[in-house]
Amino acid sequence: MSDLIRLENLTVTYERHPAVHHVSGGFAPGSLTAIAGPNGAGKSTLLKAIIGELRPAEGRIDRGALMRNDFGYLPQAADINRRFPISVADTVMLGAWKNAGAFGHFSREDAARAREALGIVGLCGFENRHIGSLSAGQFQRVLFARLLLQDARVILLDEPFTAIDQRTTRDLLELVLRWNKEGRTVIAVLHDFEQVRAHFPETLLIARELVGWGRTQDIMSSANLVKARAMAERWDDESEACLPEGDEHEPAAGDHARREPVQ
Ligand SMILES: Nc1ncnc2c1ncn2[C@@H]1O[C@H](COP(=O)(O)OP(=O)(O)OP(=O)(O)O)[C@@H](O)[C@H]1O
Repeated sequence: MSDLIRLENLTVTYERHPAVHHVSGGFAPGSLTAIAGPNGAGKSTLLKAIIGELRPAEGRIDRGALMRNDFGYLPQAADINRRFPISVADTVMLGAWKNAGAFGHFSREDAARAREALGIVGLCGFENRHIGSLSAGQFQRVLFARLLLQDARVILLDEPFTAIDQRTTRDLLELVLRWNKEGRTVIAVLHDFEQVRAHFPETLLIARELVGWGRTQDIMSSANLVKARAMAERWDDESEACLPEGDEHEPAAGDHARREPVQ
């Protein structure tokens, strides 16, 4: 079966410094893949490139017929501003934005689906709470409810269980597995290797360059993990990407990686 998303010699840079370097491979339709690697290995950068938030400095990402609406993305908690004055219900409803009318109105069906999604993540009765008043675990449940409403074909999760208690992790992991059983393609950045080995059939192990990508039992070997750590220790943060001639990007002041929207 051909890949749903293909990375071809993908390099993503921040001001010419490569965070992801020469990565090639593919995500099969309906696959469940963990992205693992040391801190600073380029895992979040890779997800941002896949959803089109960052543009490749070299190589390409082939998303086939997938459109921006087909991707559901949960950023790292640290990237989300919870001081924005918005209720739990409205946050979940944002998952249905593609159904909203011209003036941003949502249908009754979407409102009902939002309530149902909050029930599924165990947050009935939280509709009117301000998101800033929630615990980290409760807020993560809200974001999962939003993903439920979004009903995306491809779901990208960046450290979805970091700083979350065991019970919440178990509940949300069940949802992830359910999404995959429904045929969705799920890609999750994870730091818990036990969890990766227990639940994720495929792993992409990265240390800016690819260490391995394939069946978890093959990729998460001690030899590969040692190799990833050694590659991380050898990093020179000042080294520049080896971009082909004429393809170099002169960043404007304040510009980090190149950004582009997916179609
Ligand atoms: N906006 C940015 N501007 C400049 N450099 C950045 C930016 N975001 C990330 N980087 C750098 O790119 C490299 C990869 O970062 P990234 O966040 O993708 O790693 P990660 O594997 O997700 O790390 P972690 O496990 O610590 O979350 C790091 O050296 C990081 O400092």
